[in-house]
Amino acid sequence: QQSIEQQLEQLRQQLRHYEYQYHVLDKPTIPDAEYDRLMNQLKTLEQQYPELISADSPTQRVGAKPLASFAQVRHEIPMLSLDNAFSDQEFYAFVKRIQERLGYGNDDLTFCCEPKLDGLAVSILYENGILSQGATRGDGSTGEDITLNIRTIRNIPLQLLTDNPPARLEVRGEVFMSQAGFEQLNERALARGEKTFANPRNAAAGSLRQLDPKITRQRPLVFNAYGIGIAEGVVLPDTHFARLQWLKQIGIPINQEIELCRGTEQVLEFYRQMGQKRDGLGYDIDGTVLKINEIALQQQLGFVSKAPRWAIAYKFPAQEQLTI
Ligand SMILES: Cc1ccc2cc(C(N)=O)cc(O)c2n1
Repeated sequence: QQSIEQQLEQLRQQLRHYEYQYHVLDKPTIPDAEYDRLMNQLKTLEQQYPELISADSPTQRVGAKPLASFAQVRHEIPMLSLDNAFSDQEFYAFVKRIQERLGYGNDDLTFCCEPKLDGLAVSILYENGILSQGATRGDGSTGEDITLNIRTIRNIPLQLLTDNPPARLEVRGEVFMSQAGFEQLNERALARGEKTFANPRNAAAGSLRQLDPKITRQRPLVFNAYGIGIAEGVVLPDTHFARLQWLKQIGIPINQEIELCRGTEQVLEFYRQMGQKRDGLGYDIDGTVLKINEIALQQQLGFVSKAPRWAIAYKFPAQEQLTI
């Protein structure tokens, strides 16, 4: 006969596994009804033994009561913005500057290429594998503590899926809203006579800045990681692409369109393909983010003023916004 603690821990591990399959691998292994049954079983057991509730239990996604205001968070490593390119010529010039700086002649450079999600940048800190803080980017040096709201986003794990978690790991990424989720939210708001949002990005920003996590919890927010800030007690892979794959393995969702491209022409092919895919993705993107893949080269290139020399956002032409 299992002890209560063992029953609780088993239910929690099972739910974390199913959440990972559903939200990170996009391959649900059980029907939603079975997931809900297990979650209700855990909630019931925790209500019988409240002293055994742990903050990282899958039931603990919604904070108790609304905050009066947000505390400030100082980013130990600044969260930077990206330089932009608006044409192939500007991208070629970006590559040329890098080749000259690295003394690479015309050798091919490998880029990690991804869609540029049109949402809100956030920083999520895990201490010994447990989610301990969530913050907005703010001005890059100081952001707002939105931990309670971050915890309500279903595809952000409250605990990393690894037996030996880093002492401290800061995951950076974008919180966004799908177009379908945005439409449903506005319909619901209209029906309730509440204010509607102009676009998914504003809806995501407004939802994250809610002082009441119970409201944030009802919003269809999604997180995709795009980088790592603080990393202590772990040796990270030596390329950006491998680091993103590592994040995925420990339970952090990354975007499914990310690709490695070797050489400028492959990168521009990725840019054009993303331009073709744009309307069918189901979420807004405003371009692509193209990063030198080798971390050693990123470190050699460094940053200029607020933006990395090793990355560029190649944007799409502004889309004519349908006036509804
Ligand atoms: C360094 C950096 C800064 C902002 C970013 C923003 C996005 C994005 N909006 O998808 C993706 C990235 O890889 C980023 N990377």
